[in-house]
Amino acid sequence: MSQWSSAQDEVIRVRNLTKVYRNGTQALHDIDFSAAAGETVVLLGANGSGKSTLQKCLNGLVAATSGSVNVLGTEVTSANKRQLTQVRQQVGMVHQRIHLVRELSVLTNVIHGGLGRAPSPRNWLSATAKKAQREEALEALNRVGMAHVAGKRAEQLSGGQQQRVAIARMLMQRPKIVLADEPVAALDPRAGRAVMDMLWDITEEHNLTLVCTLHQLELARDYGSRIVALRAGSLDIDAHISELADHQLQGLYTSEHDYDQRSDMRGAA
Ligand SMILES: Nc1ncnc2c1ncn2[C@@H]1O[C@H](COP(=O)(O)OP(=O)(O)OP(=O)(O)O)[C@@H](O)[C@H]1O
Repeated sequence: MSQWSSAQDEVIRVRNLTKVYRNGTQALHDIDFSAAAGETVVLLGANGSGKSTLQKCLNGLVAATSGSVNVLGTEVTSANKRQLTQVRQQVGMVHQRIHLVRELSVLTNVIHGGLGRAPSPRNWLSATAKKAQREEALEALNRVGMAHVAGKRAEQLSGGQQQRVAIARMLMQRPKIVLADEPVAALDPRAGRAVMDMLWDITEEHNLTLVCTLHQLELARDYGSRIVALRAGSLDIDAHISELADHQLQGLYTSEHDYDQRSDMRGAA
């Protein structure tokens, strides 16, 4: 069990997770990791250390090679299609590359965020059924300070504005867990901080579990309480930020080269 959570309140529980891609790349090796409801975890590690693979294993976008991945009480590694859909409905995602439908309005993009929980997606999008969804979407846009651009086409917004809209769309999903993969990597420092502030506040307000990959150590220091770091596919650090010296964090990026290590691991697999 993790030092961070009791078994009762864990919403993510990963045990002995290993992922070897078909081409032989060992992306994850024997990872143990848990997170509790409402907890914020910053995921660090050099390029190729396995952060995205770990996030994708959590919602079954990538199938584990071995080990156990339990999310919100469902064993993702053995889940059937229906169970997997249910898990994915409760796991919101925020990406570095913002996937809004460029030619649709901001409001419609946000309404689409709720499709996963609609009993009938067609009704969800029909003109008559839209009032409640419109109101909820406007509320979500209001929360991220973007209600004033609801009628604009998504492609007319700046990157920072688009990321806020993507967060509103994710809110529309009413998730319990948020996986954010370098959510501010494409934004300038000021816009990046504004988005981070928003993401942090929103996950706290809704008691969401946030697993957020970052590459900027200063952001990790400012926003992360718990740091989980991967090195060449293995868990290297799981500690409170206050317990970590700068050189430990910098060492994640400056010591041995990840890819070299992975070649060694591949040879041993
Ligand atoms: N679909 C795939 N097929 C084969 N290898 C893959 C695949 N996806 C990722 N990898 C490899 O798995 C390893 C881990 O990749 P992953 O994207 O999880 O790392 P990361 O820490 O998220 O990297 P980055 O910081 O660059 O996003 C890398 O060596 C990568 O090349």
